[in-house]
Amino acid sequence: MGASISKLFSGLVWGKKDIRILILGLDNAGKTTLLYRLKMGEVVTTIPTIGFNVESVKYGQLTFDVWDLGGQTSIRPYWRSYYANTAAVVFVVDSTDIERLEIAADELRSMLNEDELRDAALLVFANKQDQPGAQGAGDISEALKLAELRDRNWSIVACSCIDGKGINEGMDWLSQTVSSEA
Ligand SMILES: Nc1nc2c(ncn2[C@@H]2O[C@H](COP(=O)(O)OP(=O)(O)OP(=O)(O)O)[C@@H](O)[C@H]2O)c(=O)[nH]1
Ligand SMILES: [Mg+2]
Repeated sequence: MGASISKLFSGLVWGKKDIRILILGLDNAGKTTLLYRLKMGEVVTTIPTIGFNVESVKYGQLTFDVWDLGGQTSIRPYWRSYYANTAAVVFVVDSTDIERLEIAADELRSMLNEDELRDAALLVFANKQDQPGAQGAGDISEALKLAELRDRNWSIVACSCIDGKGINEGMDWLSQTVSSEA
């Protein structure tokens, strides 16, 4: 009773809490390009992220707190500091970087093993589809072994953060998934 009253009270005072989304993936995958396409609807020039960028992004009826973390090898160990209270992870893959798909798969697997992300939904963006030689969603899904995931709400969408194709399809899935879990 006490707990539910205080929850109601904080809901009235603070309004509904924004939904926390993490954008993860190897360096050069297109995470920062995705963040600013979502925020501003345009392609910005990026530099490799050392640390993070965070933006409040409105999508349909929802407001997301979107965290874009640097993906370089030396900074991946810091990802876990951001896992608490995350509703969904958007894992961005450079679909032309076939040599590093196995590394991406390993990083994805160890991230999903973390207890704090137990209930987080997973959207994989198979990015850079505008590039010749990009692998499709089926091949990326196989490389990441997504079919083996258990107890996870996941989806994979082929996209390009440059021409924008596929981004809304992925974000629509994400919005529906996190609202039905809230
Ligand atoms: N052709 C193409 N290039 C893209 C696409 N998305 C991102 N890029 C380019 O890929 C490069 C890296 O993009 P970033 O968004 O900085 O990559 P990141 O994942 O944030 O990299 P880190 O911050 O180092 O982890 C930039 O030159 C982008 O313009 C895409 O869909 N197609
Ligand atoms: Mg970046």
